[in-house]
Amino acid sequence: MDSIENTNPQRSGIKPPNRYLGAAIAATGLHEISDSQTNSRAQNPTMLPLPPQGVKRALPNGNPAQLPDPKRKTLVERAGEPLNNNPAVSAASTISRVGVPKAVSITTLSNIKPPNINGITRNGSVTSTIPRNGSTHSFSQSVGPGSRPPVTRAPSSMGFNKSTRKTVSRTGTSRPATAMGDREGTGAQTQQQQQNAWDVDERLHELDSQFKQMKEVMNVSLTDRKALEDAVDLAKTRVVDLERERQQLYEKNEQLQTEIDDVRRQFQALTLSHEAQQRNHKYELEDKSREHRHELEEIRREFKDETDRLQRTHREELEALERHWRAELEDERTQKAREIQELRLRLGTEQQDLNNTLLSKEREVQNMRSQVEALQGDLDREQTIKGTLQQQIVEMSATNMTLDGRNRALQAQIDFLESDSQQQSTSFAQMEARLQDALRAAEEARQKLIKEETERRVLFNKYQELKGNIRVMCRVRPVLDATEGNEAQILFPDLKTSTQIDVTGPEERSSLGTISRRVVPFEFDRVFSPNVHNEEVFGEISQLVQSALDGFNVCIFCYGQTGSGKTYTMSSTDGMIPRATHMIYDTITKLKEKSWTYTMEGSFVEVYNEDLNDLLTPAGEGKKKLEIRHDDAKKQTTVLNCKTVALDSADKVEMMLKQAQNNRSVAATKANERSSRSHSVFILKLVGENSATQERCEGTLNLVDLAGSERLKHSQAEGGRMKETQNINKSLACLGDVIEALGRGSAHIPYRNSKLTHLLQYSLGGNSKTLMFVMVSPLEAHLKETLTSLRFATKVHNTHIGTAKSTKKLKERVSDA
Ligand SMILES: Nc1ncnc2c1ncn2[C@@H]1O[C@H](COP(=O)(O)OP(=O)(O)OP(=O)(O)O)[C@@H](O)[C@H]1O
Repeated sequence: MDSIENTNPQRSGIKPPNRYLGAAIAATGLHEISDSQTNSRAQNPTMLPLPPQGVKRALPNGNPAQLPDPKRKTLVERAGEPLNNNPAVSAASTISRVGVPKAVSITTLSNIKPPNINGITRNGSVTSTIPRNGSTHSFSQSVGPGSRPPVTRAPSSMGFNKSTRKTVSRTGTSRPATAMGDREGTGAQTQQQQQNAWDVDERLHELDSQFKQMKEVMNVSLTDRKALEDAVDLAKTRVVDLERERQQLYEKNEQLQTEIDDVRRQFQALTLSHEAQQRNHKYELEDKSREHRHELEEIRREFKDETDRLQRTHREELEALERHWRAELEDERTQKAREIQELRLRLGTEQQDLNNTLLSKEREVQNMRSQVEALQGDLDREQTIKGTLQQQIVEMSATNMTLDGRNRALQAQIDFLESDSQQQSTSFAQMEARLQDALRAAEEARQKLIKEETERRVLFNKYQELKGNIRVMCRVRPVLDATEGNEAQILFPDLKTSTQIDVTGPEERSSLGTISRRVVPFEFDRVFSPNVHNEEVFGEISQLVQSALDGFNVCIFCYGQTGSGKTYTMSSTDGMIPRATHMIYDTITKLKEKSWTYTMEGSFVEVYNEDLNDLLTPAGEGKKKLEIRHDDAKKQTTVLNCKTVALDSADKVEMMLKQAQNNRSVAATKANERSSRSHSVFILKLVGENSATQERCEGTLNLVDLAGSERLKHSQAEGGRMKETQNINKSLACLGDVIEALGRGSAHIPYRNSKLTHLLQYSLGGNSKTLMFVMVSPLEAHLKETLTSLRFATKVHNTHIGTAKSTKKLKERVSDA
């Protein structure tokens, strides 16, 4: 045990045994193992070398040999226990102190349990490997192979016996110190010992058997020792393996450390080379920068020289040019001054001429005005006469009736008188004379009435002509509901005469960025605000219907964009067409009294895509192509193959309107779902004959509902719709051209440029009367179309056919947006 501690005290970590532990180990024979270990280490120095420095560092507490095995600790702890508590050690101690054991002592020893001897396992820990074999084994373990051989003990025993005997003989009371003796120590014991002392043979025999037992124990102990040695060898092998592994790990660690050092060295080398490269680059860059600076300086110098040179050249050129242009400018100024002088002179002369013309025109206007006033006076007079005559007619009619009554009475009297006397014959003759007078007076009155009617017609026509043969009226429809959109700003400033309309145009941005809206004023023969009903509108056109009855050709148009109210004005149940026919029926009935009988025929045609369609012939009835025929002598137009309906009752007109409405081409566009894409013309022919005067008159009333006048771009029409729109726009433009040509008094009127104007040839211009309704939508969204329509209507309004008409120039105002 000492040898283990001396060889490697650090590795064992076991405290040095006290003297009791040394004795105990000696008793168990472990010292021999220690010796053998020492020897084998001496023979094999690699067996348990001191750990290398690296490994030492890696292990806990810096002691690589420290074994944390709990069993090893147990051994150490047990080894450190005071031997007084350990029966085996105590026994061994007793033996070593006493020397030769006495028989009693051996017996006692055999009863003592051996200490728990631990072996060393493969992993280096110490474990108990010794099998126990009852108390005998305990004894052998306690004694161990290191104790003196039993052979030598026999004589000792014998000697002991002898000495015992001697002691007994000397003291008589003394005896060997045994446990049993210690326990009993009584007089009976002493007596028994004295008896045994005399029985030597038995005693010897007993000792012999004890010796044999001890020998057996020794043998068993030797076997155990062998097993222990094997275990130790195994442990040693394991330790060697472990040591080798540790060595390998250590070497690997060393190798890794070397590699790390190599990598570190390489890294340092790389860093150094990189720094060197950086330094080189820096120097190179500095060199290049210097070079560039030099080059830049040179270029700058060159550029400055070149700029100075160019500037000098340019300055010289500029001065030369300036001199040249100054000279030219001077020449031109002189020339222009001369021209201005000449122009001023010419302007003065022209102004003089114009002033003269203006004066003559003013004189003409003055004359015209006085003519108009004279005519107005005539008309007033005639109207008074007409009133008087009408009064007279009424009176005459009453007289007539009275005369009729009287006549009947006289006839009765005649009958009476004929049957009676001479007196009766006389009174009959008187009455006859009076009757003749009355009849003569009645005839005179009738003749006067007819004459008056003829005069009225002439005066009425004159009156119509004074109003103008082309009249333009404007009608603004109301907003139908809130969903239609914002209402435009439309004002009716002239409430007295209702002839003006002011439309606030869309927002306009000036070049300075200010936004403003222009108020555009228009003036027409009559302006109808949204709250005016069809009845009032008809009141204005009824005179034209009368003209048609009087034998004139009359044309009433409705012009305007889709949805502005054309159809509503013209063909709705209380529109112009039904009202006109009703008025005609009423008038015809009245005129019968004046010997006038009338026939009335109606037809309804449509101009669609420059084709003429009969609206009174249903689609399935094989329509024939319509042809326009003009009678230049009568100034009448006939449409061949067109159905004509004799209008002898008011119901027929309504039926006709319905039929025409169904046959009319109506298609949808994005501007209005129910948009009329064609012009419809209601033609009413009126032929009157006076049986009294044998007069005959033939007039035509054309009521035209034009197609929507909206621009092509706005209506967003496509394909077929686009063609329709183009044709509509073309025919409306032709209508404008015809009216303009009539206004100019042009020799050629382009009636034939469109189907519509061709059809209405005798109702436009000449002796005919034209009324155009320009229909206006009240919506802000339709403002542009509204302005376009009103401008077109203004052009028509400024056209004078037949009679002179004063025109006013209206000024536009600007209002803030
Ligand atoms: N003065 C009015 N009072 C009340 N409603 C009106 C008036 N004018 C037009 N309307 C209504 O406005 C709508 C459009 O009118 P209308 O169909 O007559 O327009 P339009 O110009 O003839 O259109 P299009 O010719 O394209 O068919 C209709 O519903 C009509 O009843």
